Amino acid sequence: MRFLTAGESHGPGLTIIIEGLPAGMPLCEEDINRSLSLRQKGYGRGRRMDIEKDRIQITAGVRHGKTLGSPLALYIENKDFQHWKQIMAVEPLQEETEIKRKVTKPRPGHADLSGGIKYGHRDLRNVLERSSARETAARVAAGAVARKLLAELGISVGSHVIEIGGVKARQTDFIDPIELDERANRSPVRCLDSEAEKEMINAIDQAKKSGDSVGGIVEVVADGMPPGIGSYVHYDRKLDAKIAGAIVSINAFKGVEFGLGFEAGRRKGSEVQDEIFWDRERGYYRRTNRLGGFEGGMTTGMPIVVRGVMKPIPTLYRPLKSVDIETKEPFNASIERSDNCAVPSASVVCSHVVSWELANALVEQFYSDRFDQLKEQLNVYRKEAREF
Ligand SMILES: Cc1cc2nc3c(=O)[nH]c(=O)nc-3n(C[C@H](O)[C@H](O)[C@H](O)COP(=O)(O)O)c2cc1C
Ligand SMILES: C=C(O[C@@H]1CC(C(=O)O)=C[C@@H](OP(=O)(O)O)[C@H]1O)C(=O)O
Repeated sequence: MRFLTAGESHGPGLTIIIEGLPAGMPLCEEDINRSLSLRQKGYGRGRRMDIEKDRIQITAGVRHGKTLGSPLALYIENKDFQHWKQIMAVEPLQEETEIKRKVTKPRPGHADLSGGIKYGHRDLRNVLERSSARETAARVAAGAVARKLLAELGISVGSHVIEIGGVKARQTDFIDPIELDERANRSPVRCLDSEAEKEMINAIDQAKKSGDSVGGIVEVVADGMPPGIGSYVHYDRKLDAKIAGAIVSINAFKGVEFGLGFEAGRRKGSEVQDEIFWDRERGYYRRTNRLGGFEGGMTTGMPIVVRGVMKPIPTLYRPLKSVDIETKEPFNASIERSDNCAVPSASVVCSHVVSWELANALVEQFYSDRFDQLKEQLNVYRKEAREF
């Protein structure tokens, strides 16, 4: 499968086209809308989220609640476009209006300066409109479709926030990803530890008060993937690598770890590998999951545990130094509105990009023109893996 997204942050809307979905998979707009609305929530979001009410329109690829096997086309309207119609107009503007509205002050931590240099945009709005994390709404829509496919195959994916602004949540023992997600959804910061939740909220408030921002760490957990999904034979077919790439492709994400992650580098080998056991009921299994569900670029059949780190939001009320690209004069970059912390929201994005990679790996590995046949093959494969 593959998907493309298009759309500027303050343009009319976001378009998503997904190709390669099996035919006959149940899908309706509500399956996607729930994910879209979860992504908009979270303590620390700015005023833009009061304007947007993300809803999906499926405009192709589904009929009577089932996928057709044809490309799936999705659309999300940007409500804020109403306020940007002239600035975002497709038709040329009068020259004097154009000059007045040019963005020439690159914001540190954004794509503004490098993107301007790359494409030759002297008006940096041409960069920031597309580099905005508004695009993550489109990625969540594609991920929600993947999540539906996984759910139909008995695979669940959930996420929660484990750190914000240096405040760490107490470690939770493994719980079912659906329950994990439900519990996270009840918290304003998507954190399962109620003590840490209060401190995280406080950290966000304190940062906001001083014109600053905070980042954090999110964890995604997936359960139900059979072993041997992905590949060890080519670097670009390794599923853990694809997941790592998907997480770092989310705006402001700077690192990824699986299982023990960076801690593995501090331990002895015997304290890192997951020993192999077998019994008649379960087949092969592990008593530990330090490697987070991956060996050799393939799933082990254990839950997948992946964490991503998000840097603090770069646009600050406390101005940062930058240089105007027209005058070359220094200035202090200041703002009108911004999120102050988007870690809870980004945890929803993370679970959806991981869902996409898992679903894609299954669709690539098994015959997948027809959803009923994909399901059947997976059941046969699961049985074979148990009896191997
Ligand atoms: C859900 C989400 C919301 C975000 N909101 C903002 C925001 O309001 N203001 C801002 O400056 N950056 C925001 N960011 C981060 C920027 O989009 C990101 O830092 C920027 O595009 C540069 O990309 P990079 O940090 O990956 O290098 C957000 C990121 C995510 C995932
Ligand atoms: C629109 C979304 O996030 C936006 C991401 C973003 C950025 O610079 O990345 C900046 C803000 O947009 P604006 O400049 O319009 O206030 C966020 O609101 C969204 O998540 O849907």
